[in-house]
Amino acid sequence: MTTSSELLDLSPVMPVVVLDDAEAAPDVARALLAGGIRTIELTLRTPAALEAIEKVASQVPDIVVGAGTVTTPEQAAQAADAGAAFLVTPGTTDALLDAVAATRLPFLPGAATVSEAMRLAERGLDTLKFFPAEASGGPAALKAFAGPLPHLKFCPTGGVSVANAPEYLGLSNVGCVGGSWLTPKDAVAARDFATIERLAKESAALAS
Ligand SMILES: O=C(O)C(=O)C[C@H](O)[C@H](O)COP(=O)(O)O
Repeated sequence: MTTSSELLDLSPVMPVVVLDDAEAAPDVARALLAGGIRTIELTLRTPAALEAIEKVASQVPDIVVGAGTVTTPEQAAQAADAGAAFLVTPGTTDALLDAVAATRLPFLPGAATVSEAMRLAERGLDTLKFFPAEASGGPAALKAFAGPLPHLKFCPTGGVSVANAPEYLGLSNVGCVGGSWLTPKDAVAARDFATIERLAKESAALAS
């Protein structure tokens, strides 16, 4: 996997995962893989996240592990050092863009408006995260983006579920959707990997 656009082609759903315990990370990744999902975005929302990325990168080589919720230049560098294969940000600033570019990793920068998307396109970025998707107009908004900006591809995230994912996945400018529903907090806490695998299987079967 070398480009952001190839990243979107790996699975119809990018699981957005929050882990409090890095020890659980490899088993969560294996459950997703067993369900047919080939990417995992581990969010830098918890102190365990960097160690979780390290563990998945070294112990589960068949899944492509990235870092999500990258909001500072320091986090971009730390995630790359931990072994992240791609980076995802909820929004973008110039400092963050420079730091991410320095890692040379595939990157999904967050954008919620046409102007934000155009600004990123000016920087050579054509594969973006649409966040927060549902709150920013949902599929109707993204469909409208495709008129003036047909060359941009999106991974809508934020309020996406197995129920509304097909509506996004049917759009010409959507490569995959992102969501936290594959790894519910209680299932992760209970080490209920069977539930995670079942949700992954259901998500992997969505047509992209
Ligand atoms: O953490 C980040 O970097 C974000 O941008 C937010 C996450 O992508 C969403 O919180 C996932 O949304 P849900 O699937 O609705 O839970």
